Amino acid sequence: MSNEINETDIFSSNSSVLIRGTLLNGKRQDIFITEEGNIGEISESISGELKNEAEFIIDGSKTVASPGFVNTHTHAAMTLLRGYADDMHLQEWLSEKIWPLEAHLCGEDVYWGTKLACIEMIKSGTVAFNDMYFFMDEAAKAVDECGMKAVLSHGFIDFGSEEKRESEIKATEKLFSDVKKMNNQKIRAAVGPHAPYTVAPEGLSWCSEYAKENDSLLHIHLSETETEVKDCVNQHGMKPAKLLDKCGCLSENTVAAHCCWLDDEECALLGKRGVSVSHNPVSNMKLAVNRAMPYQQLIDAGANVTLGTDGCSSNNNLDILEEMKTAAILQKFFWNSDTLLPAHEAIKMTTESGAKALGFGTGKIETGAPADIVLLKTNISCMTPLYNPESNIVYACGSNAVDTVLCSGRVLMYDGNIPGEEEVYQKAAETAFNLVNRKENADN
Ligand SMILES: C[C@H]1O[C@@H](n2cnc3c(N)ncnc32)[C@H](O)[C@@H]1O
Ligand SMILES: [Zn+2]
Repeated sequence: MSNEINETDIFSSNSSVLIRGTLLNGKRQDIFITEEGNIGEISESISGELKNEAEFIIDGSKTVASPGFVNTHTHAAMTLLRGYADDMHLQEWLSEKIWPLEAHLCGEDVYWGTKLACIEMIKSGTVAFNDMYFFMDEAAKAVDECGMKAVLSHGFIDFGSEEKRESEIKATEKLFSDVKKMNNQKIRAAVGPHAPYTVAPEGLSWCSEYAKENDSLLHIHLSETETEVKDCVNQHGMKPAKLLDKCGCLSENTVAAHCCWLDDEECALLGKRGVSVSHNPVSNMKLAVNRAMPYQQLIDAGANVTLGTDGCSSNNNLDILEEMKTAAILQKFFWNSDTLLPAHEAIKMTTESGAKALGFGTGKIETGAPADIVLLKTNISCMTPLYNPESNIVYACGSNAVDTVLCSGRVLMYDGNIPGEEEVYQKAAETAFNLVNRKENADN
């Protein structure tokens, strides 16, 4: 049997793959991946039967292997809004530009926007993400086709209206039933109350109950700005984390994005409840939220700290490598500590901690684990010299260093190529153009 690479076939699912001679934890290793998509064996030289069994052999001799990266906070289809509204104050940006345009979104927009997002995420080595947006059945279809792992939630916003709450409940229930019907182990539904300032306590309580009943994640924005914290104290007599706790929204199944303005007591509460926090440094800096997530306090309190890009309207890309570097340097800069968030911890946030937050395995390359693997080129300037691959990945490399990406054994990108990219760029550009036109026609 020939196991030379044929570029069309390598992207088909359910093939066994042998990666030869990649640098893994400081050693040259072969990695055998089973048809089921799990890591069957890791050793210095795989030969004999397993070698013959492999349908494809990938030459890893000019690569370093990392566990696949996990992006724990996105609004994937917002790729279509990239560059639509920049350089604005957060509340005005949302209420005057983003929400009015989102009011005209349709399912097709979300499908092509999510396809574009998946390509962009795969290009920087992302295998799994946590998404909150609208028309999520279409997002699920896009993710299914791209072969990534995702947790999908409908952005639940009731603004205190009972009628709106009822329709958000229906949308959430529909997403759970749509995802169940897909029967794709890599895609899960979650509950997505947008934030304590857009969802009334009744809505928050419904969300926490529904998440518990369905054993799902609860994905929410928390304490992104100082204004939001002050408003919450004025309206509810307590800070946002306390309010969420009162509504049952803080648990090991919670992923809370941003968390910039948490005080020490709130960090302790999140730690005690075992919450996962998604740090979104690029978005926070662009929207000038004026405080960096208290990384060390959250770690010390026992919270699971992870990394996310947020949407393409506040980032404006989904490059997780760029996000790792920004996290590591923002923490040092803001908290005035040159030892804070070292490269090794930035990688851990983006692999092990991210995988734990979303319930997608251990985020490690080990026998028996799903084969979520990124191969990064070593014959490239940003990997030269290679004293410490983690340092190069976090501080030096851009996504042009990413060569090959596997998600549960399925090859999503090989040698820098993802099948069907060109069509997605064209369709996404068309769809974005039509969306803005629809809004302008309706406004006039
Ligand atoms: C799911 C909802 O979240 C909104 N959204 C996108 N980025 C942010 C942010 N940084 N803060 C709050 N909401 C945001 C989307 O525009 C959508 O309306
Ligand atoms: Zn967000």
